[in-house]
Amino acid sequence: MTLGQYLGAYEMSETPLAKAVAATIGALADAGQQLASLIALGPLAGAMAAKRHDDRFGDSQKELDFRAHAIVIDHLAAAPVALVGSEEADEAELLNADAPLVVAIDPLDGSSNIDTNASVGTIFSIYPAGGGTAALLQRGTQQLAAGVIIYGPQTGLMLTVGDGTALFTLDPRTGQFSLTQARAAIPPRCREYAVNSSNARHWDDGIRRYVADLVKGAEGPRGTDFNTRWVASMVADAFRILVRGGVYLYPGDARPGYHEGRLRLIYEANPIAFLIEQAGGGATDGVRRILEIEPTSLHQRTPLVFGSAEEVLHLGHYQTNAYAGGEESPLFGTRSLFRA
Ligand SMILES: O=P(O)(O)OC[C@H]1O[C@](O)(COP(=O)(O)O)[C@@H](O)[C@@H]1O
Ligand SMILES: [Mg+2]
Ligand SMILES: [Mg+2]
Repeated sequence: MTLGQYLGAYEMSETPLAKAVAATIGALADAGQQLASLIALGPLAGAMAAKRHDDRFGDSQKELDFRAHAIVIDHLAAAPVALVGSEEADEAELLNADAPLVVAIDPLDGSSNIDTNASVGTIFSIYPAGGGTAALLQRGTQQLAAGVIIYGPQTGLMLTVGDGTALFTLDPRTGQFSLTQARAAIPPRCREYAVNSSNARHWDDGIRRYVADLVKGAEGPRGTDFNTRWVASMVADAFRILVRGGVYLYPGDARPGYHEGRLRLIYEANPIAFLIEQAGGGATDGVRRILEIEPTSLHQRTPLVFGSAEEVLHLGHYQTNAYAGGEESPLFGTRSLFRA
């Protein structure tokens, strides 16, 4: 089944807004195809990893970030989209004022990997329009659809319209995204975790104890060995977790600017959380369900934990109940106690 056929079936069974959602997903898939071709050229396309400037958060914008933003905006301008909130623009951009939808987007996630030939991706989220730019500050539970287009050995699309998470693969022979897994199902338990351990000295006590117990493996309180898998590209870690389970965490830490972690609530955490929940997994900030967090600004950050449902819950116990592998530790148990 092609993406077009899948969206056709969705349109017929859903609300009037579904037609607009389907058209917008189609436009994003077209943008993704164009980006996939550009990324596949690698250095032949020029210096895509070249730094354009440092943004307001100290992250640098690469040439490919800039090109990716331009490509998605071009495609969304021809879709029923009123506003776009992008990682690559300080303010929301107005496209078609009376259109029924708004889109939040990270045009290119994992841009530190551009010149290493590792996977990167486009993360998007679609909401109903209304109330001007406030429409971009709806809770994640209000998402109509969310997806990630991943540019790796294969170009893939992880998509949810609120009825499971489907995986598509771009067939370069036909130029079509084809359905390759109708319903991703994340196993509730796992033995793989993804975290940037070089930040361990900056973590709060709950995260430190949680990861320490994973590392103790079969000899520790978990009684089993865990493996680390960290691509440093959330879209690639998310794809792996959708396919075979695992847990990803980017917690808040004590570095300046990282108290709420690195990832952005509106165009990174919410769409990932929707995709993961629709595949049976969990997504929290360590304590709260991501999809229920009330957004306050377009670029706000949030700590993010997602993946196998039982593992995400288990981590939460270290944050809230002072769980320390069976030992109670009231002093270190309260997440807020050790967060700035
Ligand atoms: O380099 P760090 O701090 O470990 O961050 C890696 C994480 O940051 C991200 O690259 C997101 O940041 P960008 O949107 O700037 O690429 C994630 O994809 C990845 O998991
Ligand atoms: Mg990103
Ligand atoms: Mg980005």
